[in-house]
Amino acid sequence: MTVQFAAPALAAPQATTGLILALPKGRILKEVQPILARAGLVPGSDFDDEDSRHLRFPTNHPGLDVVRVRPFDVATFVAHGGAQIGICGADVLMEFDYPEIYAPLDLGVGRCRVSVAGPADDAVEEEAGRWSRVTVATKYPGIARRHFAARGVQAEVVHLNGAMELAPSLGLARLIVDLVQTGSTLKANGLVEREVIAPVTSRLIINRTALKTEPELIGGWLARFREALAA
Ligand SMILES: Nc1ncnc2c1ncn2[C@@H]1O[C@H](COP(=O)(O)OP(=O)(O)OP(=O)(O)O)[C@@H](O)[C@H]1O
Ligand SMILES: O=P(O)(O)OC[C@H]1O[C@H](OP(=O)(O)OP(=O)(O)O)[C@H](O)[C@@H]1O
Repeated sequence: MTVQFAAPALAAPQATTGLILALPKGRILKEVQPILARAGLVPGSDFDDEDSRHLRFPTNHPGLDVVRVRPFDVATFVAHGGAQIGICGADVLMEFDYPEIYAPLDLGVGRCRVSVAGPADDAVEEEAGRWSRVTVATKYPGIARRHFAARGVQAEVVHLNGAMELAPSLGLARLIVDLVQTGSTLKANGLVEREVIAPVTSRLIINRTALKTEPELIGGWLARFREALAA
């Protein structure tokens, strides 16, 4: 099958050794696919088939394969050098804070925020300023601990991987730290946003060592992504 795409002005970087781009499966991938296409990158094979058991896919560039991994794992694959380039949310970067990762490009997709939320009960908010300890349910233990520590509050973290919004009503924790976009999930579960910790968008990330050893190749891809965003 011949794949058509608008070729950016920049020449395709030529790989001497293969590069791996780690992409997050799920919601970001859908938003990122038009950017990949504008960068002239077309994953082949059965990449679009969510039922496929393949994890690594060739692309229209022989020197670049993509791997499809869980959003939280993109940063870990790139930090460990298993993938040289990746795309993940700023929330994931904040959580792990890997020194090996360079995040030069904001892709402007996956826009939301990481926030503290709690029961829609004013009394709780009034008390909050006086707490020295708090229980927090979250999939972001690092962000939560650092956020509360900076306010002199010790956070006792209950680590969940989803449905954090259930935690206050079921007695697991008083507060949650989670992503908020429209606020409808909080509202549907009787919670209110109390404090925005940080805004979130998805970033192009690069392994710093790989950038030193393959500056032209990886720099070429960075330029293609920059052009794709400007297009
Ligand atoms: N409601 C949202 N609005 C916008 N962006 C979001 C939203 N929720 C998550 N994101 C962004 O998308 C990324 C992936 O979230 P997603 O919910 O697809 O995966 P996940 O639930 O972390 O993955 P897994 O299936 O491995 O548990 C997040 O790290 C964040 O950057
Ligand atoms: O403010 P909102 O627009 O309601 O979005 C926020 C919700 O989006 C994310 O969950 P997601 O839908 O990705 O489900 P998950 O819990 O499986 O990660 C996040 O964990 C919130 O629950």
